[in-house]
Amino acid sequence: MLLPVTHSLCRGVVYFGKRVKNDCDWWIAACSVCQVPRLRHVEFICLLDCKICDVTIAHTYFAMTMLKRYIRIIVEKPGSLTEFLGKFAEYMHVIAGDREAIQRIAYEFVEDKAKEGVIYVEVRYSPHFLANTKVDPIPWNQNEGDLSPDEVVHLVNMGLQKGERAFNIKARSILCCMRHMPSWSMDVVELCKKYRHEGVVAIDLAGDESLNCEAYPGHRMAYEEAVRCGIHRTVHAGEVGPASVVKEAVEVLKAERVGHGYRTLEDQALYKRLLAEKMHFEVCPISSKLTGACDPDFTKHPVITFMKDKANYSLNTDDPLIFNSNLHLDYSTAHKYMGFTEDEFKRLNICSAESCFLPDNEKKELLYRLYEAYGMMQTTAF
Ligand SMILES: O=c1[nH]cnc2c1ncn2[C@@H]1O[C@H](CO)[C@@H](O)[C@H]1O
Repeated sequence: MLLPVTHSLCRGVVYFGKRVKNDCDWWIAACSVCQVPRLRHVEFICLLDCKICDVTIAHTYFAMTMLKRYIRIIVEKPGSLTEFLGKFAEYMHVIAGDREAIQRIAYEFVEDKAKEGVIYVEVRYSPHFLANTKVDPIPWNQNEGDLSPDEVVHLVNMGLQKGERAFNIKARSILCCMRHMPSWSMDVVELCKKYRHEGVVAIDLAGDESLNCEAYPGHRMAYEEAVRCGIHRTVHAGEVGPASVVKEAVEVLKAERVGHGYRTLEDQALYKRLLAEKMHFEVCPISSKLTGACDPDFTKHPVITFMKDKANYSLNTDDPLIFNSNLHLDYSTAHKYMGFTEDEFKRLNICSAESCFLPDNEKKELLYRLYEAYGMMQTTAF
């Protein structure tokens, strides 16, 4: 059977079950109900409904399996942050610039979180990395198109909102500046301002700390503007970079939360100060092993110190697609190798809710739901 493809990214045609043209990773899936083969770039297998029988033919997990088998983007052994970040180039070129894909991924993200039992989530991404116009340079070797970072944010917001309605959980987003692209940062903060009423709650600074750990003036100006406009702030710091990056994040960029933050422990004075200030650390156990940020022996993980010190931190997945992970894996790892108890899971979830970027009334409501679920209506003090 010959199925011609009209998608703009197509550089070939495919016979059933067989890749025929050079550098293009086309694959075929059949609708599980009507068995009609659907042809999509592998990353899109999860993205479309079967138009004939109106059934969603596949799901993110299926797409992940396909990706694992055919593209090998999954990181399975500890490597370096630089190596890990390189994996994005394997698939971002397919999603970037595609309106339908971007909105659908945001929607399915909410579905995945609901299935993991999450009731509130803040998801982060770089709008520039998904655009193909009004971004310099245009990422992932794309040709110029007509999707701007501004429209990307709107599309993600629409996908998240649709997901919230379908799966009855709350989803907000954080927009990332990239360490190596200070020229994008003012744009990012402007997008945070423009779309705060559509669910954007904060600004972040992500990227490779091992190559670029100084916050350039572009980042600093963006964070100053965020402070001025009441946009919440988090910064990836002390993941692989030294404690001084954490110090800069809180002192110069006025971060309210620290992404990862493991190496804060190397500066005990700073750590003690941040403990006293109840600074929130966004800890990602599986990620920290696979990016080489922490010792692969989980029994030596810095979050054990955070736990013992009753620090303010949360457990997060970071990049579940590339790590082939989910939140359950992070929690079960903490339980199995780090001595986490159910009480500690409750405590850290309450810390997460207290440090979330929702407005006060919504935060109170979220905390109330947790206290109720944990049977803690009387004893709310930690
Ligand atoms: O753990 C991390 N540390 C630093 N940068 C990261 C990490 N995970 C993802 N990104 C970077 O942030 C962008 C938006 O999510 C991703 O595209 C990736 O480049």
